[in-house]
Amino acid sequence: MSPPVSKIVRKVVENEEEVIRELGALIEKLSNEYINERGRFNIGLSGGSMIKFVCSGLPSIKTTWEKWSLFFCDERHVSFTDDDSTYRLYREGLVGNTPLTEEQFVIINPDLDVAAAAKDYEEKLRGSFPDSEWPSFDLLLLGMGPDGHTASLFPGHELLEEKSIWIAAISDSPKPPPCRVTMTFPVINNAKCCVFAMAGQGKADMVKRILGDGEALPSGMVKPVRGELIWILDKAAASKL
Ligand SMILES: O=C(O)[C@H](O)[C@@H](O)[C@H](O)[C@H](O)COP(=O)(O)O
Repeated sequence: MSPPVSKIVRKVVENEEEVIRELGALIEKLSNEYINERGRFNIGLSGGSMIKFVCSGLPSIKTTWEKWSLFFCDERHVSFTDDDSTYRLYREGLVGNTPLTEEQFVIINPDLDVAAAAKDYEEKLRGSFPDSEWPSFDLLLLGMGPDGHTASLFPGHELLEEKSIWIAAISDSPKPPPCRVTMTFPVINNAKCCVFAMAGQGKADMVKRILGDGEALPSGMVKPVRGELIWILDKAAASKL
């Protein structure tokens, strides 16, 4: 029997502030569930506006912070002093504003070339998920780009078909910067919970295409095989559904 198709939960809230609150509440709930169950919480972070959502919402949640490990669904292949570094922005937003420490982030090695950095990051993940054919993150936080991409998986890109590695390198990202490392779909779809969070009218057309029309753009290919899929949208982003 094929694995159950994940149910898509849509949470439409009033505005961006409510998206932040809803996302924070979900992260708090899941972190406490998994920490109680297994003593650990493994979360994957995305860049873009997700950074603001997470850094605004996390400081007020109640969790056992020292049990967290924070990974990256994708990361730009730039130095950690670069304005484009997703890790840098999360570090600045969370270390100091929450009890999280830099050591709890599992980060890329930007000093390697992008192909080697992807391999190195995969090895780091294998160290965190030993004896696993595929890692199963407790929660992956995903954004959706204007072209329907998610993580650094872009429409029409060959990486959409990548089925054998956990972390891939891309050097022709249509969204700058061009070089990144990214989780592949087998990893994303092996998560216990995938959450998209977005706000604003600028997302409405693509939301309609993916959630309304079922277009198989990358964000629409996120279908956790055994996990939950949640879309948190404000009314503007959901306005064309
Ligand atoms: O680092 C990145 O660029 C991302 O991980 C990327 O996938 C992002 O999540 C989307 O582009 C949505 O970005 P916005 O939410 O800012 O539109």
